[in-house]
Amino acid sequence: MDLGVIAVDGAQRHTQQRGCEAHARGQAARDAELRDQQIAERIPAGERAIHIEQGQWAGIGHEGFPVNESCILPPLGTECIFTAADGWSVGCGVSRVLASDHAFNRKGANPMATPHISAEPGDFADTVLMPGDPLRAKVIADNYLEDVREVTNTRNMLGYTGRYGDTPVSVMGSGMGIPSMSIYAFELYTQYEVEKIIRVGTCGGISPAVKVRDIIVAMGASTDSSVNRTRLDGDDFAAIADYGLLESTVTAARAAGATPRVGNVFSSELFYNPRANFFDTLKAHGILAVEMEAAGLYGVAAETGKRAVSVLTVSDHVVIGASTSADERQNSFQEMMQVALEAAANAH
Ligand SMILES: O=P(O)(O)O[C@H]1O[C@H](CO)[C@@H](O)[C@H]1O
Ligand SMILES: O=c1cc[nH]c(=O)[nH]1
Repeated sequence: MDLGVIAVDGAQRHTQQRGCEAHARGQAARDAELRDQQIAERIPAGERAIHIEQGQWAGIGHEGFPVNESCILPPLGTECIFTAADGWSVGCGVSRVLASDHAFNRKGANPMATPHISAEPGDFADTVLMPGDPLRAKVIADNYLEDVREVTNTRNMLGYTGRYGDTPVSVMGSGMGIPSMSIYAFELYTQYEVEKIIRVGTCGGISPAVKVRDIIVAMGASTDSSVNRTRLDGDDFAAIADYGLLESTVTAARAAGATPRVGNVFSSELFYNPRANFFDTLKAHGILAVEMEAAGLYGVAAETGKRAVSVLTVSDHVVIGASTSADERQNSFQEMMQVALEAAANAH
């Protein structure tokens, strides 16, 4: 679609807010002036940039409009070039983001989408809960969130955004294993301004102190995967949870009457691991449980400067051989979800 450009001076910059409030003074104003200058240099003649603060509506020709099919709310700090909107709603036409040169054109292809996520900018909340199974993501969205909408479905890796109480929360499947989790976590952190990921998964108990249905909070995650060594040029990397998220999760679990086990898990590359004495070795090193994603998630969080924690329910005990019934799995899953959502709402 050919979008005609509204001709305005490229050196002009407007701070737009509902009701058009004045711009901040002092240092903030000087910073803004400098940024204006830098932006102005990048704006083609005849176009205009508008700085949009978080929570503001963007619009042209009228004061503001709600997010709908043909317009979007760009994320915090986005610098946009507004263009006339041939065939769009009156006054609506966010077409380009200077900061990243991504397009914001809902009517055409979505150039902001990543290879694996088809969501628009701003579609994900600050916090994303990630179960391995995308259908579990749908169950969580349907049962625990309000005002839910699907935001991505590429490869059927479903993602949703809604509200838990007053807190915007997203939920999206990670797939199984570190490679899959790493792709989605990286794209969420780097392309969708996601700050916190809470993995909500199942694990197999290893430690004798762990029972089926227990909640485990993975303070650290050992692994046989090479991804974190790759990041550190061959050196060992202690894959750890974000402390604030860990604390919020443990607090939420205790408030729910659970006794969370906090410690080291093992993120295995192989679900069917042929190594002799594999589980015994893990047990001898105090590993609480085995799963397949946490070490990858923590590595991506470290690499991107973001935050992550993994909260897991013990679906079976691989050493003792105990397993849960479908009902028990359902109950412990519900308890874990409550814990993860409360942690998302109260994270500091
Ligand atoms: O229940 P989820 O989150 O998928 O987690 C566990 O279950 C899968 C294996 O069955 C792996 O992804 C493992 O980490
Ligand atoms: O035994 C188990 C159970 C859940 N997830 C795993 O990776 N292993």
